[in-house]
Amino acid sequence: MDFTSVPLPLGVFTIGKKFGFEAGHRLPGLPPEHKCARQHGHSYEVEVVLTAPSLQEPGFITDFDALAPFKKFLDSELDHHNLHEILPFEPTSERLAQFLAGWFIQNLQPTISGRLVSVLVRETGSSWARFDVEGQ
Ligand SMILES: Nc1nc2c(c(=O)[nH]1)N=C([C@H](O)[C@H](O)COP(=O)(O)OP(=O)(O)OP(=O)(O)O)CN2
Ligand SMILES: [Zn+2]
Repeated sequence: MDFTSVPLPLGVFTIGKKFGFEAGHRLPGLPPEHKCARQHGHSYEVEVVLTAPSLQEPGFITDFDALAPFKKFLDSELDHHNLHEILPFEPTSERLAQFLAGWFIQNLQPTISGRLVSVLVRETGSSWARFDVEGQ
């Protein structure tokens, strides 16, 4: 079969990459009887999603490897920390996703092609929060 005859549709490209870190937290803003007001820990999963209307050679939005500084940031600053002790906000998944999007936009976005669309933070197998970036 001649695959050169397959039409390439118009559209946008999207990639995602997952990262992980282990951390403890509590949510002191919750009533004391709430289980999450107590100190506990999560194996956090973080997924960043990037989009672009066109590709860079050899056909990437951006090389997954170019996202390594984000992993380095998670490993050096958040991994095996108590999040409520180091972050200037109540460390819910929602606020963490917004914060990580902000760090990515400030520190990594200028050095890569593609635009950050969202950051998803998973605390447990059944719960997650996503921050969708607007206005870039
Ligand atoms: N909207 C949010 N709700 C809750 C958050 C959060 O970040 N955003 N965080 C917590 C706790 O930190 C913790 O993650 C508990 O989550 P939960 O899904 O309740 O965890 P469990 O494993 O205990 O859930 P079960 O499915 O009931 O076993 C709480 N809420
Ligand atoms: Zn928790």
